[in-house]
Amino acid sequence: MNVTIIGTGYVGLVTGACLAELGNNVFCLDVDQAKIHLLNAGGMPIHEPGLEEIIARNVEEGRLVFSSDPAAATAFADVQFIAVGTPPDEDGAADLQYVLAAARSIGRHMQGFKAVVDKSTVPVGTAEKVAAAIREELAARGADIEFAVASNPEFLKEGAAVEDFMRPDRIVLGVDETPAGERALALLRELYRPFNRNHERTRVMDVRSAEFTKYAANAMLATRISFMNELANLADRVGADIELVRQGIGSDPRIGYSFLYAGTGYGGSCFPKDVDALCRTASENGHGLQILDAVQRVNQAQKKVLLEKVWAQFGRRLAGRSFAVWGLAFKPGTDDMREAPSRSIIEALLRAGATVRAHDPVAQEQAARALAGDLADHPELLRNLTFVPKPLDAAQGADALIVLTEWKSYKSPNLRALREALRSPLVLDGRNIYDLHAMAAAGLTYLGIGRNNLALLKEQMQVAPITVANEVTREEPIEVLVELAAQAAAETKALGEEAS
Ligand SMILES: NC(=O)c1ccc[n+]([C@@H]2O[C@H](COP(=O)([O-])OP(=O)(O)OC[C@H]3O[C@@H](n4cnc5c(N)ncnc54)[C@H](O)[C@@H]3O)[C@@H](O)[C@H]2O)c1
Ligand SMILES: O=c1ccn([C@@H]2O[C@H](COP(=O)(O)OP(=O)(O)O[C@H]3O[C@H](CO)[C@@H](O)[C@H](O)[C@H]3O)[C@@H](O)[C@H]2O)c(=O)[nH]1
Repeated sequence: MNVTIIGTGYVGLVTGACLAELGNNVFCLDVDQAKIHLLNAGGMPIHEPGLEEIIARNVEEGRLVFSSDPAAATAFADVQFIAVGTPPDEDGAADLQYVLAAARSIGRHMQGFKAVVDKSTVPVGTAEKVAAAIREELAARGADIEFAVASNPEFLKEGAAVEDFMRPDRIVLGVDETPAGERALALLRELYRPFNRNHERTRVMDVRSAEFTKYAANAMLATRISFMNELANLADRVGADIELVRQGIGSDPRIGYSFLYAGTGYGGSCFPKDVDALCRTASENGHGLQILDAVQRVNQAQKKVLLEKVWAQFGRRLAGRSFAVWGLAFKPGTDDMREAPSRSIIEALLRAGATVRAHDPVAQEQAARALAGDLADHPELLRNLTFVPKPLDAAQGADALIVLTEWKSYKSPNLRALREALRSPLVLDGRNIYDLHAMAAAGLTYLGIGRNNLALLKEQMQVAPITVANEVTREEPIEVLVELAAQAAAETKALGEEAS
């Protein structure tokens, strides 16, 4: 089957590559010509395990093409997926400008029937706006061509995107009960047939319910995380370990183990914006969602919990202090820095006068760019930020190690070497990946999130006095920082670090 994907980002590229892998001919369109050139030159715009191989194979076999020609994209297939971004606008609602631009482009170029499929995460009622935009374009050129707008929200997780796409729990299809809707449904059923061989995974429903389902799923998962984060903060105060509590409740099949990890708050390109957008839809409809308002407030506050632990040890003025950061991406398996907790934490440390040495197996270059943007008002602070090729390099002489992404390669460090590298034996773990006893045995003071740390916080931790003036490491402009981050990332890759 021929398929067009409009938007070749995290979702569009994975969708296109995986549909090609299943034997379809796929045309991936993007307005970002640099991205299209990179893909056509065999490069990868994102880090996603397994994706590069699938793309290379399917490009080689002629089933997958990348282009920025909208007319060719429209002509290529009856099924047109829209997978462009829906970032938050100024007041938190989903910004539909890219979705509607894609719709207009289809309307301008279509010559025959099209099944237009919204894969982007869009608020309830968007399919009607997409249809109106297409109708307007058709009317402008006096054309009367049949089309349907369907909803097929995507549930993949970054870092596991290929696996999630290839082995979905469910495929939600929202279609109208009209002849055009039925025609679109038949095409989508055909396209997704390979996923239903073992059992039927498709859930067919009306368009509005399908659009709503996507937000409901993300809101439920975000709620579990905020719930656990709030309990973790209480656990810190009452002397319980949230990790044991998580296991204790997760074993109840009605609760389950997934998405119960306390941490530095949920980040990434989806949960923060989607929960916000759903709250916005709710208030626009006069039905504010009290639970989700609280979920958002808890998440905002959670971003500060690790910093509060830093302040408890060192005070708020951090000039002369140096911190090691392990993990920059918002989660393992990706180089995505959108809403990554590392950004606000590193920014706060730098603004307080500290020096930061950071490591990430894949996201250093993206982190350098993101932080350069976050600190655009004080670019001189970036001189106190360095990226290093090995995790232990970051810890050398640091007052504390702060762990922000649970990459596998951080899970079993040489604790003796870590203890020797650090100036003060303090590990602040925003991901709760270490064993309390092993850390204590190694002589490390270990503060996690909700890990029975009250006693430790009360104990007088031996923080080394400030002996050196704050070291300004470089004078170079931002481009050089990004370049240095890229070099460090290349060295990291050359070291063969596990990046999944
Ligand atoms: N990232 C995820 O894990 C994920 C998972 C499920 C759903 N979603 C949803 O999928 C959508 C896309 O997310 P993403 O993370 O892939 O975004 P992204 O920013 O990575 O990619 C979007 C791409 O669309 C391109 N684009 C914008 N306007 C265009 C146009 N008119 N024509 C062609 N291309 C255009 C951009 O240049 C960009 O390459 C969003 O609605 C998001 O909420 C994302
Ligand atoms: O127990 C947990 C699980 C996750 N997180 C955090 O939650 C955020 C999101 O993580 P995850 O859901 O794994 O990654 P995403 O790639 O953002 O995927 C979510 O958002 C996508 C976009 O809508 C959906 O398609 C996916 O189903 C949904 O899981 C990250 O900051 C995680 O660190 C926690 O703090 N605790």
